[in-house]
Amino acid sequence: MENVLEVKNLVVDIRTQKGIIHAVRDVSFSLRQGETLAVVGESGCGKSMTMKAVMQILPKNARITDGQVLFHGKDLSKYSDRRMEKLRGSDISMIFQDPMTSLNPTMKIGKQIEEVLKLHRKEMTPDERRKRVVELLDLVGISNPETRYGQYPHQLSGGQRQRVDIAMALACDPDVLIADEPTTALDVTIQAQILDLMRELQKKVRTSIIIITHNLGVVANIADRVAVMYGGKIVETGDVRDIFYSPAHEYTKALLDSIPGAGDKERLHPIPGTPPGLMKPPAGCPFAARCRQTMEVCEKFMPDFYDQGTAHRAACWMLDPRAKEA
Ligand SMILES: Nc1ncnc2c1ncn2[C@@H]1O[C@H](COP(=O)(O)OP(=O)(O)OP(=O)(O)O)[C@@H](O)[C@H]1O
Repeated sequence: MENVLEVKNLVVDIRTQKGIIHAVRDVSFSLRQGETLAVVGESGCGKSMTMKAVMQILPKNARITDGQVLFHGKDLSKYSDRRMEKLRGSDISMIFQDPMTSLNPTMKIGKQIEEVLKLHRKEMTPDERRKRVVELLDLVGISNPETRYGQYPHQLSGGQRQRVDIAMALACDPDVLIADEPTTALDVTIQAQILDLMRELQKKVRTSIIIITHNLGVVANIADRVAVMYGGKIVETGDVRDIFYSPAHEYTKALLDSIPGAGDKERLHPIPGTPPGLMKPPAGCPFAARCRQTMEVCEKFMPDFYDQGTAHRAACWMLDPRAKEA
């Protein structure tokens, strides 16, 4: 299957007054046509920075210092700002954590979605645009789309605003939709509804989806593949079943243990400690300081990836055949 997006050895550094934060450290992954990839990991492990680098919307003090972001084989880091502007919102769209910040409170929601079409689909007539907006509102499960078209964001509930945000992102039928924690600002019932919606959309549109979340639990029913990130690195990737039924990295195992209702249902096992600071990231495995199985080598050297199956690999010294002999 064709790779729509391929990120190769991506490195992103952030300059701050105190020093350089190594937010993304040699990250590689690919996204195939029509699949949903979940990027999972605790707060501060580099998920958002990776996606902002893909979209070329890094903050001013951050930059890609190495690696490539290939979209249909073309390196986006070489694109001019203008070319990127054309691509964003049209070929690659992103949904942000809080729809209240991405929607304009002074503009009717229908008009806001039309703006995206005006910008990227210049050939459309006003009538066609209006028709498309009503269609999109309907697609994302907004009832009475004709009426909703003329309403302002504050007249909608949080869940409906999130749906409008998704409609806006899908307006131009993008090849890739990146959803950065689409659920955090919402209550649990709405979270479930939005994830259901994403799942339905998967069937209706041919868009490939990347979901970024700190909650491994929410991706079980929606992701095809999972990339687990920790300390600015991807530490394990695999099909969703591999990750849930035969996790290989100790961090993935710890994340699974911390999901409410998983395994030993009576007790939650939060991961003790906190992720490493990325100003001076550890030389070895970033999880070594919190790992239940740490060996001396873990703290000194970063392990390579060990294949666990066809598309399942993890970077953990425990997987080295020599570890079993010790
Ligand atoms: N604008 C910024 N200036 C300086 N440092 C930043 C900035 N944004 C993020 N960072 C730092 O970069 C690192 C990676 O952050 P990033 O937001 O990518 O993590 P994340 O995994 O997406 O976390 P979250 O789930 O909280 O968004 C963190 O150490 C964070 O503190």
